[in-house]
Parts: sequence; C-alpha cells; structure tokens
Amino acid sequence: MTRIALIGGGRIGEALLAGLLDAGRAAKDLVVAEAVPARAAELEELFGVRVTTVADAAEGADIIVVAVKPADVDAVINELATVDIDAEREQLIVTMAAGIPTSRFEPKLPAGFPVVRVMPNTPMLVGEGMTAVAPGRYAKESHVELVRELLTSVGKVVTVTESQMDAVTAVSGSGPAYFFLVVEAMMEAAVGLGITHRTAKTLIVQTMIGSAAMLERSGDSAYELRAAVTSPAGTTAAAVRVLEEKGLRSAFIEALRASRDRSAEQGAVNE
Ligand SMILES: NC(=O)C1=CN([C@@H]2O[C@H](COP(=O)(O)OP(=O)(O)OC[C@H]3O[C@@H](n4cnc5c(N)ncnc54)[C@H](O)[C@@H]3O)[C@@H](O)[C@H]2O)C=CC1
Ligand SMILES: O=C(O)[C@@H]1CCC=N1
Repeated sequence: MTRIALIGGGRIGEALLAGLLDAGRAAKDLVVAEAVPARAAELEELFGVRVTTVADAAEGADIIVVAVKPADVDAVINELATVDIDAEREQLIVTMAAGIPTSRFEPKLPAGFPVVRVMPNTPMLVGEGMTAVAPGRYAKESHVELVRELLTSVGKVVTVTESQMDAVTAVSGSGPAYFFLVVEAMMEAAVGLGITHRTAKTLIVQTMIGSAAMLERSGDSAYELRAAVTSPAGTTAAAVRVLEEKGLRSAFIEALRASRDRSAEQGAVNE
C-alpha cells in the first residue's frame, strides 16, 4: 500500500487524514509531521497515526504531502532538501499550499524530483472534497495518476495546468467558506423571521443539498434551475431583485478576483 507522509497536521491536513481513514486506508500507512507538540498528540489520539519528524516521515513515504501555511513552506522545503528522498525510489511530493508554485520546490530537491501541486478543500473530511491537480516540471503522467487516485478516494478530482491554480483556489479551495457564509446569512434571516434555529438549519442545509443535487444530476444550468423556481411576480422574484440590487453578483466576481490575487501574492513572497 502507498505510504503517505503528511507534513502539517492543521485543518486541511486533518480533513485529508480523516477522509483517507474513512475511505479505508490503514492508519499504519499514514505518518504525520506536526510542529506543535500538543497538536501532534491530538492527532495521534484522534486518528491513531504515528507522528514523527519531517525527515523520518519523508524518508519512509511514497507520497510526501506538504500541508503547512504558505509562509512555512520554505522552511519545510529546506528541511526536505537535507533528507534522504529519491525519485528513483518512486517518491513524490504533493503540495497543497495556496499560491506556492512547484518551481519553489524543484531547485532545492534532488535533480528531477517530481512535485505535484494540488488545491483541495475541507469537504475531503466527509469524502466530498474537490481537488484540482497540476503537475510540476518533473512530474510524469504516472505521478499525476497516483495523486488523482489518492484524492479520488476523498472526493472529485480534476487536472488543470499550474497557471490555473490561483483561480481554482479562489473557486473551490476557498469555496466552502462562501457557502458557509451564505448559510450564516440565511440562518440569521430565518431566525429573524421567527423560525427556530434548529428548524432553520434543517430547512437551509437540505435546500442546499437538494439544489446541489439538481445541479449535478439534471443537466440544466444554474440559470435554468433558478428560472424554474422564480414564478412571475412571485416570492423568489422579490428576493432575487433585492439580492441583485445589493450587488450579490458583482460581490462574488470581485471576491473571487481578490482570492485569486491573494493566492498569487502568497506565491510571489520571497521569490
Ligand atoms: N484550510 C483550507 O481549507 C485549505 C488550506 N489549503 C492550504 O493548506 C495549507 C495549510 O492550511 P491549514 O491546514 O488551513 O493551516 P493550519 O495552520 O491549520 O495548519 C498548518 C499546520 O502545519 C503545522 N506546521 C507548520 N510548520 C511545520 C513544520 N515545519 N513541520 C511540521 N508541521 C508544521 C502547523 O503547526 C499547523 O498545525 C496552507 O498552505 C493552505 O493554503 C489548501 C486548501 C484548502
Ligand atoms: O484561506 C486560505 O488561504 C486557504 C487556501 C484555500 C482555502 N483556505
């Protein structure tokens, strides 16, 4: 079985760990390097995985997943540059850090060492992740396939070019936060209209799940599905008019641009 080393056991690392274990991967095939001792102990306790140093984790692994904050990536690269990793042993690095290009890794690693950049999202935790995968300069089709296979066990996977990664980050990497924000706002509105918190949550979550399922299965566009809900001069039209007047559409367009730009900016630091 493929041995996976996770460098950085934070929020996205935990989503990956939990998702992989739920998908049937054995804890003995997963090893974690986590800098904060209390967090390391928590991960051991929660998931039954071994927590060790970056060097030990990386040397024994087939796939080395880097899931630290963009600002901490250079420190991890420098550490990986000193350990015994070898492309001939079919090892590869997968980086999840927003904005950080594979070209940041490659010059510091043994010549030709394959790096694959990915952008996952937290719903991996429940096996419903969305991950985009882009090969670095030395990653072959077989490496991309291996990474796709790994991440398909925790959700959907698409392959993109690395130049699209900042945009993908804005769409699906950060995307869950937009939906949670919409839910927060709808919850506040529903409670304000006199519905209990509990009932409001059921109404909203199932409405989201049902709407997402229609989008996935019906083949109709979001525009068509929205039109089918919107009776002429009816309730939906009244609500949508307010949302458009308040600038929801342009807010999303600007928000995703800001997210894409922030991703690129994180990659540009120190270059
Ligand atoms: N949170 C999310 O939804 C997503 C995050 N990402 C990317 O994943 C990366 C991690 O994000 P989060 O999990 O949210 O951050 P986080 O701050 O929750 O987790 C990072 C973890 O890495 C650990 N760490 C830092 N330096 C280390 C080192 N040298 N060795 C071992 N462990 C070290 C920290 O102690 C922390 O537990 C970021 O680069 C982010 O851009 C990508 C997609 C989605
Ligand atoms: O907010 C962030 O920077 C990370 C990357 C994508 C989702 N979370």
